Amino acid sequence: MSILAFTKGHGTGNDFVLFTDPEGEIELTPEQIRMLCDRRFGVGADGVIRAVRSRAIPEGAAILEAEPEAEWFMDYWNADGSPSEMCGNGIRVYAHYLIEEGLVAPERRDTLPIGTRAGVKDVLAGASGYTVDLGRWRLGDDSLVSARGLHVARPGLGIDVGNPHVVTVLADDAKLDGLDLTEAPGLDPAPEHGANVEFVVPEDPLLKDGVARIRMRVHERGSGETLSCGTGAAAAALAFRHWGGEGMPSSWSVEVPGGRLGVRMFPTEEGEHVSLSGPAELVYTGTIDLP
Ligand SMILES: N[C@@H](CCC[C@H](N)C(=O)O)C(=O)O
Repeated sequence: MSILAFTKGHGTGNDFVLFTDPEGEIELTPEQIRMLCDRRFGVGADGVIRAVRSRAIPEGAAILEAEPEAEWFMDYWNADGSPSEMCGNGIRVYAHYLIEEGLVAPERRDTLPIGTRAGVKDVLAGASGYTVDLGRWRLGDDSLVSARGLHVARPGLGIDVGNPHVVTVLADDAKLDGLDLTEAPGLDPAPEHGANVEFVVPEDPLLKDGVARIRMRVHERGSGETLSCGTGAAAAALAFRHWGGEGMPSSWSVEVPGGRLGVRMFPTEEGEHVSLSGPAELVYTGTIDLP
């Protein structure tokens, strides 16, 4: 048995167990991650985030060559013990954690570069939360999506924002609320590395004050249905804009069961980027015996 000191945090109800391991000495096993995330036998969370210095692990050291300022790496694990490339809610909570724990120099606190398996992401602290530049996005592989509560399989658009998503649009709120996501949606063909699956409907009216508004539910790869998924919200807004074509705005507001997230698309020299804004909360600290 060893004792792990942790902090519990969340972003719009997408919750995480965070712990600090600056020199990369604590390698949790998938069983230990599953136990930590278990809502009955452990702490309970959608994922685990290890705060580790980039130089202390090979995946982090590799990104330092190009981006030496990314001192900290977000080592993200889903509740089932599988790693993920990125987590949009998690990275805001992680930035907040690094700042609150005094792990970043004051001059870095406004724009904090964080290493992830999907590259370095800049997180900006704001008055009402954090904004992360998710970087470039791309269309991924499409699949037919089936789920309990859907009578026929629906076309899903593949979107990659560092991690893989398949987004499908439903007719109305009743269809969205009627879904049973306790079982993973079916994807045909199944993406090689799996995917997070988002179901979206437009709000009425779609456009308000120049912002397009949609509602979303998500089944996350490796975690099941969650109250929110940040990268999923970005993928959902990108998919809706793709379907809407000309005239769609670049500012989006995505309502998820755990709250509301902002998404913005903006041009850069290397191509279009997408950013995600929302709250980050640290709820409590504790210790737990790890088997
Ligand atoms: N909840 C996250 C995404 C977490 C990773 C995802 N389950 C995956 O496997 O890609 C978010 O807020 O983006």
